[in-house]
Amino acid sequence: MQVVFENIEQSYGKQALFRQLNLKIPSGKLFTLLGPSGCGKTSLLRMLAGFIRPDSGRILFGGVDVTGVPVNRRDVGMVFQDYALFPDRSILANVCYGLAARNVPRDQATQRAMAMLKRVGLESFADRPPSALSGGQRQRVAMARALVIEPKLLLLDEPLSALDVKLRVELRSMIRELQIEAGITTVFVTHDQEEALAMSDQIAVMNRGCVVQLGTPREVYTRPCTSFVADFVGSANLISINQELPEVNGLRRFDSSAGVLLTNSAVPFRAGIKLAVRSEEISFAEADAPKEGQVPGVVEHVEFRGSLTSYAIRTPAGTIAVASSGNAQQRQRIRGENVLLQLPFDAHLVEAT
Ligand SMILES: Nc1ncnc2c1ncn2[C@@H]1O[C@H](COP(=O)(O)OP(=O)(O)OP(=O)(O)O)[C@@H](O)[C@H]1O
Repeated sequence: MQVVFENIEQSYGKQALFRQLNLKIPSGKLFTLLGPSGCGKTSLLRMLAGFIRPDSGRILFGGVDVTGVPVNRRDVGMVFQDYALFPDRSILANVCYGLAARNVPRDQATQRAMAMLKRVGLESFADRPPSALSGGQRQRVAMARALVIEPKLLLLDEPLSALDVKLRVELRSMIRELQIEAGITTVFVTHDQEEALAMSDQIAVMNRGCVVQLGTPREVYTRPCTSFVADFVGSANLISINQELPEVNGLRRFDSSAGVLLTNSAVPFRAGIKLAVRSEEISFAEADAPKEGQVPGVVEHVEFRGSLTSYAIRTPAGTIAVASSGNAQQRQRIRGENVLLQLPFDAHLVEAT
């Protein structure tokens, strides 16, 4: 079922949050609203659930206007950060709850709930109260409870935020598998870019009530349209550019405080534009003097992180982060060492925001 936000306007007091917001969420996909705290992602999710009615505009589910339809008649499954399970009911009763509310006969409800608990690996926990389960297990129950009613739309509000890193990675793949199996249109809210990249079919990157970029995880990561997106999704290095210089050998050349930078990006030059360079795309060059496209610097900080080593390099263009793979050929640089950074030729030019 396709979901549409049409000309949404919403203010809190005198503060306008959404102005003419339009957004289409494709049927059967996992669609992520990604952005910093306060950008409006939870407000959009709550509008889909029916907890908030926009000041104006419409919300369409499969072409049908549901703007005025109350929560309990929207056919939406929800999973929250804090699990929101009934503490005084068993796991089975928690999962059966939505089915009972829809007047599904008790036997059938129990059967469906048990099948769902089995799917999330918790059938042997059916009689326990939520307090006897770990955080990760409770969130599995919350997923089972949301999906058992076979909703038309699944809403996930930062469902992994309360869990530790290892569990988050485990649960996010389970959530994604369940979503694909059910083929259910899903809207996922997160401020965690890694989670968004790992799980989504499409990402809407939001800032201050606006969708600033819409695309697949790969598009948003490799072709960010603004410096905000480049920095928020994957924290790119943003290097200021002074002016464009004549092209050489098909590569565009730009003057910067770190010397001449090269790129094949097609984005037109404008005042304030920046070169967005991912830390993992920068390598160390072995040369005495910088050539065009290389930036000299001094190693300020080194962190060994197992699969990669991350460096902070002080350069005339500010501090540049470099992530070097743990590959044995790569010599580890040391604090205080003079280095030469080789920037990639396909670094992207982004609008300043
Ligand atoms: N009921 C409310 N009354 C007044 N202001 C509100 C209300 N709900 C949200 N806001 C404001 O609207 C803005 C967007 O809030 P929202 O919760 O949608 O953002 P968010 O991106 O989900 O942030 P977070 O991740 O912190 O929840 C914030 O500035 C918030 O303070």
